[in-house]
This record gives sequence, C-alpha cells and structure tokens, in this order.
Amino acid sequence: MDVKIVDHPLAAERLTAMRDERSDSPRFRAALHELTMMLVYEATRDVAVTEYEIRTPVAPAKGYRLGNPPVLVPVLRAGLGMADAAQSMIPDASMGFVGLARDEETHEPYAYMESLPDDLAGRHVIVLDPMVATGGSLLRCCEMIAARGCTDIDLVSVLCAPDGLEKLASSGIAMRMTTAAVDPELNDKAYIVPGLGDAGDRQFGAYRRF
Ligand SMILES: O=P(O)(O)OC[C@H]1O[C@H](OP(=O)(O)OP(=O)(O)O)[C@H](O)[C@@H]1O
Ligand SMILES: O=c1cc[nH]c(=O)[nH]1
Ligand SMILES: [Mg+2]
Repeated sequence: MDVKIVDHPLAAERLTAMRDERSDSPRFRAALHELTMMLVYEATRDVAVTEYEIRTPVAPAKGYRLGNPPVLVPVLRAGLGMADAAQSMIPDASMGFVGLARDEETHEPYAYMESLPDDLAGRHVIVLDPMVATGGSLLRCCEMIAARGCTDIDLVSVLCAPDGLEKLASSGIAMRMTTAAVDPELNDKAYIVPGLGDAGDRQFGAYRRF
C-alpha cells in the first residue's frame, strides 16, 4: 500500500494541537478541520483533470476541473469532523456515510450505518477517518466500498499505527493512505501511543484518559 506522510510545519502544528490533552473540543475540531484540508490537498495531488477554455479579462486561457469528482465517505463519528473540510476543498464531491463503533473489549468494529451509492464502479472514493489503530474499522469500511464495485480508494487519516497499516496492506483491497503521522504502537486497549486519545470523544464529548 502506498502510504504518504504529510511532513509539513503547518500540519505538525495542527497535529500537536490535536495531541495536546489541554486542547478543548473547539480547539481540537478546528485543528482537525485545518489539518484535513492539508491532507486532502496532498491526497488529491494526482487526480485527473479535464481542460476547458476560459477567458481572463486579458486573453483566452486554459481552465481545469476535476475529471471524476470523488465520493467522500466520512466514518462516523470521528470522521464527521473531516467531512466539511474535505467538501470545502472539493465542492463537486458527493458524500456517503458509514457508521462504525469499536467494541471496547474485542476491539472489533460494529457497523450501524451504511449509506453509500449502490454502484461505485468507476468512482474515486476518499474515506475520512482520523484514526487507524488495529485497522479493523477502516478495513470494514473498505470492504463495504469494494463490494459496491469501487477499485479506486484513497484513505485520509490523521494518525496511523503500524499494525493497522499492515492489516490494510495485506487485505487484498487496493488502496492508498495519506496521513499526518505513523505512531509507534498500540496500548493494551488498542489505543494509539502516544496518539491523541479517542478522536470521537475529543470532538463530541466524554473525554477519557487511556
Ligand atoms: O483501527 P481501529 O482499531 O478499528 O480503531 C479506529 C477506529 O476507532 C475510532 O472510532 P470509534 O470506534 O472510537 O468510534 P467513534 O468515532 O464513534 O468514537 C476511529 O475513528 C476509527 O474508526
Ligand atoms: O487511539 C485511538 C484508537 C482508536 N480510536 C481512537 O479514537 N483513538
Ligand atoms: Mg471513539
């Protein structure tokens, strides 16, 4: 799997704000919003564009638009905080929704929502989820997307653990990852270390320590 790590001072500042336990929910959400714009910018660097003619006030010029606007898929809850930022970068994108919650004991994802276009053949899908820990949740999401015919999947995440990347890479589903960092390990509750805690709780409430 192609893993692109966005190593940029402005991204590092936002990631620091997200990691810092002193950041309250508004600061955490603002940093996630801004970082998502940077990650989506990098994830879409090689997408196909269509050329068309425009006129500037001075002369004819070439214009460009996305050849195949993607389907954005935020993974609820935590990916919701990336949805608006991604769509503001790609206004022509459509959006589907997947809801997954990890079981606290088994760490297996439980799927409670699958709201996706029936046919994703020929579509470019960009999945938004800030955290890849065991990789079980994103793998489940990619299986849903691949089952609808999609063969062009980009994943955009804030933080990944090596175990999760390995699970995704060995799944047999073709996908690319753009992330801000890969942290060293998981703890015994399958939280990323040092990580940033629970990305859903930190955006929407119920702050816990792990
Ligand atoms: O790689 P994994 O081990 O599957 O863990 C990562 C998943 O955990 C978080 O969601 P969570 O289950 O906490 O749901 P939430 O977004 O509603 O908080 C995160 O947003 C991922 O979806
Ligand atoms: O570190 C982690 C692991 C799973 N989900 C999160 O939100 N954070
Ligand atoms: Mg959570």
